[in-house]
Amino acid sequence: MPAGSILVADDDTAIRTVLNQALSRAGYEVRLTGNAATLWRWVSQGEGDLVITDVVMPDENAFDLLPRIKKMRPNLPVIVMSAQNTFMTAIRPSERGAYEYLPKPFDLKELITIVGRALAEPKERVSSPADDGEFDSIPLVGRSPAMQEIYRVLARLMQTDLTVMISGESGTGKELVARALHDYGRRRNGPFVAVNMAAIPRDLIESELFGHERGAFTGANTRASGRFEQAEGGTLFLDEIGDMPMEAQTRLLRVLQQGEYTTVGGRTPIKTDVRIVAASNKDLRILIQQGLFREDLFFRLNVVPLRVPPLRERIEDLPDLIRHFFSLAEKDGLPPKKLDAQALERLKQHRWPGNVRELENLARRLAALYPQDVITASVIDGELAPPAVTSGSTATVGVDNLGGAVEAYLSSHFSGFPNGVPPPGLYHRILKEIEIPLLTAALAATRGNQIRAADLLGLNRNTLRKKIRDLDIQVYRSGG
Ligand SMILES: Nc1ncnc2c1ncn2[C@@H]1O[C@H](COP(=O)(O)OP(=O)(O)OP(=O)(O)O)[C@@H](O)[C@H]1O
Repeated sequence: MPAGSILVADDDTAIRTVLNQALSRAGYEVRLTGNAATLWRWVSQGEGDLVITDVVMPDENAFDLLPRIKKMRPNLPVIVMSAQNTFMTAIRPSERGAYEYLPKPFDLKELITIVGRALAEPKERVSSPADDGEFDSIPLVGRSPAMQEIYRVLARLMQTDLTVMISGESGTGKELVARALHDYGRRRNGPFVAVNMAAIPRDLIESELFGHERGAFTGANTRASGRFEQAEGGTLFLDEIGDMPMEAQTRLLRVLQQGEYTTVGGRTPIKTDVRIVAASNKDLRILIQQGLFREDLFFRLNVVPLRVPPLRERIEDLPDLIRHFFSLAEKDGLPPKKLDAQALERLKQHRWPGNVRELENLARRLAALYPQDVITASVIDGELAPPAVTSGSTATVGVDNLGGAVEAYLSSHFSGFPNGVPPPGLYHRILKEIEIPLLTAALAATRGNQIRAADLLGLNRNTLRKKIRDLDIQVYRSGG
């Protein structure tokens, strides 16, 4: 008795041969075809326990075929393979009821595992297709293996309400990933509400999130709704969650444990149905060690961890990304732009501390400020030149060298403690000592342009604005 019968459709003979061998060896009965019409005939005749199909076939693509298959046989698991590896090829199969999406080339062992799992699962759990909506927006660009992995996780998460914790440096696209989770998930008809913890004064965060009652604050004479209420039935994106004060963390934990909260100043618990997606560019485990973040909250949030890697770790995405940003600029009425090969090479050599946001801003500047259609390496060199910054002394520190300067500073401060353990409170003191000159330097280098300074620092603009305010940093003004 074979373990099950599998229908394989791919117009590439080599792939059919490989799949045939691997699946037969694993004990399955296999039927092979190179076109959609034959696959459809088999499916409509009730054959096969599982389908493995490529997206592109000579007569019809699998995206068009999938809804028909799922309508006729909702419980037949369909695994979709594709070599295109874009966000859409990953998301669309799940949208249309595919069991799993596999980017080519894939690992045969993994395929066999997925097939086994699909056949073993109770049939009710096999996802059903969502409405037939076409999506024309392509939110996430990039085909690097790292991005493909993200697309696959997103595709799996689409039919769930699981809490997701997105980590990654500033500007890597965490918010965009959170939006994609919402827009392509089953809450897409509900609201998406984003709150950045770093952008709200700490003592107002609780009332911002949970709302407050009349008179809870002197002067405030209204009952204000909180972000939880606004996100009801949808998704609440909590950005820079590491900046959430302890009291607010306790309230959030209660929401995650009990599905209810109270407003500030209120007593009656309010039931809530909100999917939480959190993000952080800090390592929360370090904040836990420092007693700044609740460990129990971390575990509640970290149900599905998703790491968005920095741009320098997926630099192969850069050409797609810059093309995407140039075309967005074109839609805004700016003239079309291209990069010559050397210009592209220069961009690939850059470290991108501000990640995709920095690249996006550069693309906009190039589109807006340079008359020529083709951007050359010398233009890029001018744009990316590390600004020389004069510090208090006569020494000049390029922004690229700041890491070294900070390291030197740290080693001079951390040596000589008994057992190498620094006294309590040192961390904050050092942070302050470093932060003020660092932010001042970045602002001076960009002539007070906070957007560019935030890019240089790899910081969110709102975070920078808040830090400037909190640390009382003097903002450079030309001529002033
Ligand atoms: N893969 C991508 N494809 C297209 N655009 C992207 C991609 N990643 C990021 N972007 C764009 O880059 C900018 C920064 O992304 P986003 O705000 O999502 O980053 P973030 O990680 O949330 O940043 P922060 O931590 O500073 O809040 C946005 O304008 C976003 O649209």
